[in-house]
Amino acid sequence: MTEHDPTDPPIDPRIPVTVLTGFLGAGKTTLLNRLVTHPDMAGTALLINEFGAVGIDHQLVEQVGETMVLLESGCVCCTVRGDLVAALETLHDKLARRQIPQVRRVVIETTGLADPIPVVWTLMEQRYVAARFRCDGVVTLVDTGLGAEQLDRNEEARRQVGMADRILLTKADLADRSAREQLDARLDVLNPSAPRLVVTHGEIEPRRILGAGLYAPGSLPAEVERFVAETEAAARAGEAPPSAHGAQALPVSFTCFFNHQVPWRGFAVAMGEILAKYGSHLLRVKGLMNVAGLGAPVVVQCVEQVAYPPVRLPRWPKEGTRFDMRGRLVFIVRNLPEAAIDDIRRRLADLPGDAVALRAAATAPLLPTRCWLSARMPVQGRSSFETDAWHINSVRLGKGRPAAAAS
Ligand SMILES: Nc1nc2c(ncn2[C@@H]2O[C@H](COP(=O)(O)OP(=O)(O)OP(=O)(O)O)[C@@H](O)[C@H]2O)c(=O)[nH]1
Repeated sequence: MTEHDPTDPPIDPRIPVTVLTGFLGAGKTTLLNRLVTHPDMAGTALLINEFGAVGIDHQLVEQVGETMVLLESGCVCCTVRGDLVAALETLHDKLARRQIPQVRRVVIETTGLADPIPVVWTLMEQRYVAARFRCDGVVTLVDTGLGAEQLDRNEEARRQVGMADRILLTKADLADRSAREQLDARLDVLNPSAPRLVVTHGEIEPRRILGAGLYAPGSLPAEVERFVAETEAAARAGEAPPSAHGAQALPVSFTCFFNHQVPWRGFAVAMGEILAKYGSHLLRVKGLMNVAGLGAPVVVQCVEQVAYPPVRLPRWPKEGTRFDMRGRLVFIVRNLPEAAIDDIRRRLADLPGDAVALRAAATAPLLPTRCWLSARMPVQGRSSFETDAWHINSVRLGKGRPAAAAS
């Protein structure tokens, strides 16, 4: 053990907070799922925030610890001064009362549409929070293949990149070299100084992104400096911080419920047609489906026109005291006319049977959901289920799990 030198600066007793951000579907939940199994994550509290009336993300993050505190909220950047502060107050209160074991670090996963500036501002300037927590870094995930276009089209994505201390380039396995070059050209302008790390399927050592004491105000790109100044001015005037959502059409979220089991191939083909027709307006689609012939739910995920391989959960999540086995699909869309939303609802309410669907698929070789039709649906780990938007999930407080569990 090294001796503490009395001339060293005093050790900061505040709990470090890492803000994990990235545009819709960039891979934040995937990364968190990998991180929480790592021994270095012991004593980390997770705050998860979702966009949309029906939360899905927190069902996909493995609940590894015993303690979970639920806090109501909407989108983090729009309600930040209320709910984020309340979330951190609750966490601190529970720690002070010893209702939960010691927390060494907090990780906040923002929604894919969150503007991180008000989040960082709250951590640094809100009196209660700043006295107990300190911002330890902003880690921004960017989809290597879709990133360049997302940055061109979405102010939220640009702010997320502009605030980053580390940029994690995800899904490099799906992107070609020209996509990476186009993305690098955008990142060179938006945030040339943040190191870029390639991460595939969330695989990265926690020490490369957490606890690094990264956050360095003053070194922000000029455009971001302006956003920060606006946020400060609004906060001083007692107004809600101006978020990136003000700069362009607000994304809209709607949910389709399925009261009965769905035929998988019929559903896959209908979704493929929806993605092909409306993909450029579909920022994100994700949900749980009750598929005919399966006793467990299937997680489906799409980002724009890309449909990811479906994943089978081992069992239905609990809602309150009962199991709600209704399928549900959350759409987050931008600039999609009402008529198109009606069309999507209609197609999903009237799914073709499997035989009809397979015939349709045979004449549509470019269907984005082709991978769904031949999916083996691997089983994912355990999941948790709650309906509120905010979660504090204390990860593996106490003893660490053996490293082998991470693989
Ligand atoms: N091929 C590939 N797929 C990935 C990778 N990382 C994530 N994915 C998939 O991308 C999809 C979206 O990933 P998520 O982790 O849910 O993304 P997110 O950022 O949490 O999404 P939102 O919460 O909607 O913002 C999922 O189907 C993941 O399995 C990767 O490195 N390679």
